[in-house]
Amino acid sequence: MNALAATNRNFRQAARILGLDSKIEKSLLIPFREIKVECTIPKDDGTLVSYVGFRVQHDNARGPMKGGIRYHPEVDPDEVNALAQLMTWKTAVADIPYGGAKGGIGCNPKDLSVSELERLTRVFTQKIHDLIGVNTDVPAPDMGTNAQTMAWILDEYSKFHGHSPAIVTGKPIDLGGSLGREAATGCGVVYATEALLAEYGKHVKDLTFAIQGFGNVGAWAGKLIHERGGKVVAVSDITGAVKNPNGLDIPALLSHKEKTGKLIDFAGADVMNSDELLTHECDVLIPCALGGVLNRENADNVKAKFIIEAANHPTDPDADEILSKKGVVILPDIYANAGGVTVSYFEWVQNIQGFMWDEEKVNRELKKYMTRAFHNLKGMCHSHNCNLRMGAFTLGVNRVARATQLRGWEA
Ligand SMILES: NC(=O)C1=CN([C@@H]2O[C@H](COP(=O)(O)OP(=O)(O)OC[C@H]3O[C@@H](n4cnc5c(N)ncnc54)[C@H](OP(=O)(O)O)[C@@H]3O)[C@@H](O)[C@H]2O)C=CC1
Ligand SMILES: O=C(O)CCC(=O)C(=O)O
Repeated sequence: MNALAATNRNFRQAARILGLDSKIEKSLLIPFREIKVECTIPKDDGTLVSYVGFRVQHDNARGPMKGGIRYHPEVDPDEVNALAQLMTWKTAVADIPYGGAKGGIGCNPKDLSVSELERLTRVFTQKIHDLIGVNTDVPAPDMGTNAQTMAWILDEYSKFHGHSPAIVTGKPIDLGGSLGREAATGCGVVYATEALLAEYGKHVKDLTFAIQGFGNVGAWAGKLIHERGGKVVAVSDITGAVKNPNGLDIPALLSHKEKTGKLIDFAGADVMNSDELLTHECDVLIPCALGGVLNRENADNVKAKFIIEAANHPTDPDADEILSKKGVVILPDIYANAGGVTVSYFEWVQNIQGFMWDEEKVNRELKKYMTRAFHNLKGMCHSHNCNLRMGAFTLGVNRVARATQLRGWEA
């Protein structure tokens, strides 16, 4: 089942649980606007190359649409649609005043030089600048993009609209980025994990963890788990996977990855097959890379007792069913990885106020938002006698439906 079909299925189930009016259900499913643009750039050798860029703006009932921009070869319209819809429910679960959007370009950023990436980002921004805005749609980083990408978008957008730091979040601190945003998604993942484990009388320091993906989210989650005494026993990236049953030395692994660009060849670990990462022996599995990685092919072999969805839609509906029958507890993406967009909201607020928060305040507020959202989500699970995924979906969908109804439809 593709990402959009899976996301729509979860939404419909939540709508049924809530007893949502069928007309509102239909209106919430249809995206506000779908943008598809051609982006042609000269490569460094002078030859031309064309890419397709997308921005899907899903819903704006609760505020400006918000979501990352992904550079990845597998970016396609259905996936961007699904990710945009997930952002709508995620911002509502986090209770921040935003709607949902997502964008992407179907390219492999590793095949492009820095100047080619800059040209591509600027062309994409030229094509969509009239359709985004500080109060309409605010992009941020996602897979394959980073603070530098946001700086190029800010610069290109500002040529048309005047200096606009709040047009993107996740930008460099020197351009108005927020302290704590780079770590925020991984940090939020750890706060979310602690909140869940506390329900079971468990602590990070007593448990073993396997992490798929060692980019922004995976590396920060791994570092913070290690600092809290948790044992990270396996980690993977696109080049391979490494394991150590006694726990990997994460700071040393981070500097090895920074130096070599790879995890493999790390002295303090054994190499393992990447496919085995998801079924590796551990207490807690944290997917931090692509969607759909847990599916009917591997779900039955998962050994973890807890799955924390740091990636977006890592678990397809077949796997959801198999894992829940096995008693595996899954903390859903639209809550577990909401720390990134929550600190993006703090960044946007700081830009609008023209005032900078210190990092301690950012992290304190992030913990407050993540903890409150967890209790709200659990409240929905109790009221509707449902699992954590449906607790999160009913929480998010109900808030968006209420905002939609309050705004009304009068033309
Ligand atoms: N950045 C953010 O603020 C947020 C991100 N997310 C989600 O988290 C996930 C990761 O995003 P982010 O960390 O930003 O992305 P990055 O591009 O920074 O990192 C992605 C990581 O995944 C690895 N990877 C890619 N393909 C595979 C594969 N097939 N097997 C194993 N590892 C793989 C990459 O390997 P390599 O290092 O070798 O390239 C890299 O380590 C995505 O699903 C994203 O949507 C969710 C909320 C916010
Ligand atoms: O920080 C943001 O605005 C969005 C982050 C994002 O793309 C996500 O949560 O999936």
